[in-house]
Amino acid sequence: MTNPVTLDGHEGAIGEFDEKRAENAVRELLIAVGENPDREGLRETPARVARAYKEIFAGLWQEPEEVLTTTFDLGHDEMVLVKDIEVFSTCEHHLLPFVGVAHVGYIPATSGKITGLSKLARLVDVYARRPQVQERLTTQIADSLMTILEARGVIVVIECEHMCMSLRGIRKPGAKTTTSAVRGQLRDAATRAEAMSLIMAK
Ligand SMILES: Nc1nc2c(ncn2[C@@H]2O[C@H](COP(=O)(O)OP(=O)(O)OP(=O)(O)O)[C@@H](O)[C@H]2O)c(=O)[nH]1
Ligand SMILES: [Zn+2]
Repeated sequence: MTNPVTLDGHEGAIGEFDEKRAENAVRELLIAVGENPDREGLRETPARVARAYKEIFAGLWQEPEEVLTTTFDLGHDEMVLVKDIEVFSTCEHHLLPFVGVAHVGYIPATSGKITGLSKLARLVDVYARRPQVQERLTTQIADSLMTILEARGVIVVIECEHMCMSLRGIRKPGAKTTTSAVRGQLRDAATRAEAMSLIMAK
């Protein structure tokens, strides 16, 4: 996999994931914080962390088109909404997790082209598994549904807690950030209100 990602303002992948380099960097980090990377418990840690980073940033090597492949022409032209899709992403400022849920809704193209429901969750993962900010994650999901599915409207609402705000710095555990992106026909006040009431309903 060597396709660099260059989507909307994202720096993208600039090379293959270099496991050895990541491992060396983690070893250096352990030394920098005053640890001994050669002690029993830490000996395998750099390699483990490198593998973990490869996984949490796997989205850098995926394109949204790869996951929105399964489409059906059902002639369905009403809104489709998937709620409470688990989000696990990494804030690009501190490389700490932000976690929460995404709600993704769209009004299919006039052709009735829809995608598999699980593909919406896969799409969230493609963009979440990159160094991110929540706002960009939200707009990237919305924009790719508009362009790839040719949706007539899209709404994406994401609610997350940022570990960089909980564990360090301001230390406010429990604070939730909500971001939304609304496109096309979902900008219409009545349609948007209907979508929001479905999203807010427990
Ligand atoms: N808008 C936005 N900000 C984020 C996101 N994730 C983290 N941040 C913020 O990024 C900012 C980085 O601020 P800096 O002043 O450069 O870094 P810092 O000194 O570590 O900031 P503090 O977190 O306030 O201690 C912080 O305010 C974070 O809360 C995100 O997804 N979206
Ligand atoms: Zn952060």
